[in-house]
Amino acid sequence: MSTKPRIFCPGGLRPVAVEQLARNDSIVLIGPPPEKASRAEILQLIRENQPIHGLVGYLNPVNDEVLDACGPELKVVSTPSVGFDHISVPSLASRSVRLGHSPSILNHAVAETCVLLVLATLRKWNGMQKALKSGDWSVNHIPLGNDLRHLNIGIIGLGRVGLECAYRLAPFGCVIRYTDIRPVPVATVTGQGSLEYVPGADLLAEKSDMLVVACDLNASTRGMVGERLLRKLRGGKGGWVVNVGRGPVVDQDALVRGLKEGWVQGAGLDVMDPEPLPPNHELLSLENAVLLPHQGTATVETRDSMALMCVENGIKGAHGQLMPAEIDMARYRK
Ligand SMILES: O=CC(=O)O
Repeated sequence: MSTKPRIFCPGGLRPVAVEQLARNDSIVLIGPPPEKASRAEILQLIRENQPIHGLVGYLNPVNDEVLDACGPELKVVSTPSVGFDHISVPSLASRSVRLGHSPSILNHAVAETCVLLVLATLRKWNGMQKALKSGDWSVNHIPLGNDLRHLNIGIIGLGRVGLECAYRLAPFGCVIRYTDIRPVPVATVTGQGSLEYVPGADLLAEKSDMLVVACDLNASTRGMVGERLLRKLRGGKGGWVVNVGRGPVVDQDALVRGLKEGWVQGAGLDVMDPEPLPPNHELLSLENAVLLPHQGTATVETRDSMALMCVENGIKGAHGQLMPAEIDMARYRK
């Protein structure tokens, strides 16, 4: 039996990364494109190819069922995403399976998506499209938006992505504040003004016209942006929310109520709950909600870089070497 590690790569990974994977010193098994096989079929294929030492690519969720299918020799799971809330980390930890992800290289792409959503939300993108398509361009038919200049923006989570959002929004002339577990050691943003730390999301909402959610999903951020916070925005006159973090950080039912009743003026969401959002979901029918299908990183350059980092992590992990971006599993072990 060969001593080369066996890597299973679910279909759908960017071709440049699959080529890279094929060049490494492992036995590589490429799964069918995700739209061509059911999860049960993919799991069966994995089982038939045991032992698997590396699971490299995107599969959602990665839980005990997947880990069992890979078999007891699994050494590494590597995902082409920064987030790993689709992966059962305690299950990996209890089996001493390492986890790689793809942080940092996507920050600018998500921050660009944030700017897109901020502007589209403020300028009432859906209403504009409706007027455009109706052929009635008369003044009374076109919805007026709001200036981004001078807007008070509160960023929830000044991590790698949040900071890049701040860098890009500050030059528009907005006032940027943020909250996080603790102040982040950055004082100014591109010389456009200070970046003020505010202790706690409640106080941040009081000082903000718009909240930008850029944090990850964990027990303390789940549902953090609910009705109480949303009602505080813009001095109670109906503010805006943009979410490029994770859907469940925002209480979506409260947001929908706010958008319908007017105590939230508009929302720009790249992430929702659940995903994919069912096509008949109420959010999709609201003119004041600008929605994207969780594609903040969807550029050729960024997706290629993420996939290459995923492969690099997977190869290194399968060979028992140092991985470029490994999650510290110590805090997940029981
Ligand atoms: O949401 C995107 C990611 O986690 O990479």
